[in-house]
Amino acid sequence: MRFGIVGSGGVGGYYGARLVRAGHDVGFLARGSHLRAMRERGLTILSQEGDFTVPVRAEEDAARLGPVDVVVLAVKNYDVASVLAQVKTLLASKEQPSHGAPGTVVVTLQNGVDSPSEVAAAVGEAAVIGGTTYISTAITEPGVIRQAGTLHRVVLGEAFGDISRVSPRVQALRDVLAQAGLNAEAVADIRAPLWEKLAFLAAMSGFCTAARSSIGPLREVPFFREMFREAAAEVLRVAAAEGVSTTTRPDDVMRFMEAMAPEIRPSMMVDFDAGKPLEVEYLQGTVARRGHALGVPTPVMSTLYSVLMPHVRGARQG
Ligand SMILES: NC(=O)C1=CN([C@@H]2O[C@H](COP(=O)(O)OP(=O)(O)OC[C@H]3O[C@@H](n4cnc5c(N)ncnc54)[C@H](OP(=O)(O)O)[C@@H]3O)[C@@H](O)[C@H]2O)C=CC1
Ligand SMILES: CC(C)(CO)C(=O)C(=O)O
Repeated sequence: MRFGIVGSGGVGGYYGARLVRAGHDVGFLARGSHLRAMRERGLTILSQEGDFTVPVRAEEDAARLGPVDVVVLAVKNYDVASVLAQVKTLLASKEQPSHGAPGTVVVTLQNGVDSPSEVAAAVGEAAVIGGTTYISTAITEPGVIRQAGTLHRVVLGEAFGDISRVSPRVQALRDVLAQAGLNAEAVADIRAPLWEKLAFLAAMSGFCTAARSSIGPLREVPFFREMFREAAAEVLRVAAAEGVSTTTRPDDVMRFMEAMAPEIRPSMMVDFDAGKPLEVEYLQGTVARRGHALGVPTPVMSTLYSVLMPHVRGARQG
């Protein structure tokens, strides 16, 4: 299968490198010093599960990557709009699918719940598969991505059309990822997994970034656990008010957080420490704004939102 990775950072670089290692044809869209390093030295993954380097085909212009079967969209939420023209270029290289039929698809891997709709508005609903991933990865130097811990998990599902059953194209993609050694799951409807991830991540990234702490020291604080549980419950209540029926409960989110390696820092905190813009609007902001609009109180999430907002543009932009 031919993959085009749009955004070759922590998430896109890690999964793209794993697919290269499994023998797939993968083209990477990248830029700057990371692009140069990838071209000169390949892409290196540092992981407790084993370090490896793969030679890669990396470009700054999508026109040089296609045609592809699957576009993996792995830029930050705030960069999605600016790469849509590149995504369209990749899609234009093949005939467009109808729902459930094979063809070039775009898999969105952004945190938050709105990326599938944002992408669909530009390329059409039929081309979009929604996804979410649990992993902790970051670029540590150009051409090098480090994974913290060993967790990786990808959940894929339709975001539009028939969401009553797992579609054949989602199942096929899951199978390809699984054959490549990746932990991948196929679901009928991606909306619940997106909100369930948000319940965990909006709380985790909000508290860790606000406290400037990885999860280990924070969860030693008894009152933190109570606040974390309530933050997750707020998100799940907003999801319910939106009509999305989740099966995860606040206690499940708590258990997942408790099981994380203590050194894990959410990607928002990695960005904060690097002085980069933060995805606050897409995580805590989504919950606070939608809760407000739907009459669902979100005091914990709204507090985190307001505390983080002064840093949303990152240190580089003041
Ligand atoms: N990292 C993690 O552990 C996890 C992240 N996520 C989610 O995945 C998404 C991606 O995050 P992550 O991988 O951490 O992000 P990164 O910042 O590590 O990677 C994104 C990459 O895309 C590049 N990029 C952006 N715009 C362009 C462009 N126009 N042309 C070429 N390259 C471009 C960036 O380059 P540049 O640096 O120059 O801007 C960067 O290298 C986010 O929504 C995040 O919340 C989900 C689960 C875990
Ligand atoms: C918390 C973590 C690392 C877990 O998957 C994550 O998803 C993120 O920071 O974006």
